Amino acid sequence: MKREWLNLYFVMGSTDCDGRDPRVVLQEAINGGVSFFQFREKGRGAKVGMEKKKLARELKEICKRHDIPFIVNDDIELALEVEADGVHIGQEDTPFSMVAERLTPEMIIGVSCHTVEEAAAAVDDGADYIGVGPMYFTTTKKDIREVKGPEVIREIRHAGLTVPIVGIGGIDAGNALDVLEAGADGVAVISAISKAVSAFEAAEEFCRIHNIVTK
Ligand SMILES: Cc1ncc(COP(=O)(O)OP(=O)(O)O)c(N)n1
Ligand SMILES: Cc1ncsc1CCOP(=O)(O)O
Ligand SMILES: [Mg+2]
Repeated sequence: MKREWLNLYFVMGSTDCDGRDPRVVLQEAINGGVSFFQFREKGRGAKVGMEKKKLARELKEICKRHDIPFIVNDDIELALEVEADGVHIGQEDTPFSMVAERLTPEMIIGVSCHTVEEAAAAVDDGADYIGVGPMYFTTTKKDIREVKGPEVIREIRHAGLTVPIVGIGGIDAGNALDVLEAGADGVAVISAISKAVSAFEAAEEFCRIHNIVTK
């Protein structure tokens, strides 16, 4: 996978959009510069079954029109059915080896990590990228682990791991630079884009911040 795909990773499902149409929110966010997308349909009121599949297909179509990889959170069967570009799994989800067995070799597998040990194990397994967090406190995910801040990304880099990394959890325009300066390739964001007055402007602002570290 291309490391720069992780520059601005938008993670979202219908319950994250404050009642707005997730297709419109995604389109606006892509117009603002999102480079990678994860469909994470979770929480109270989340769509299931055919409705979930329909939304997945619609969001995937939007991503495809803009050459943005479409990743499915947790749901391996859905990823296969809608021909997603990959899946994202956490430490409590289906084990990496089982996921890899089900997917085609070109599909991307991202893994959530909270420590250097988990990051090293994910690299050994063959993860294409890792999501490290929660960087900061967030109310978006209820079952979060301990908040460790960007320091854990610095530790993962100091351990010599060059795997593509995104920081996730409570990231906004005010703290994204700290995450990038700790060694992340990009930031993964839900509410700071999905609940923004303008998803377009929010995404643009994250891109401006990313440009500070790459220039
Ligand atoms: C990019 C990215 N990083 C971490 C996560 C969290 O995954 P997980 O721990 O499995 O929690 P859920 O998102 O499934 O609730 C993620 N989704 N994306
Ligand atoms: C999915 C996930 N994994 C760790 S924190 C988190 C939620 C991120 O949401 P937000 O960007 O709104 O804090
Ligand atoms: Mg998960």
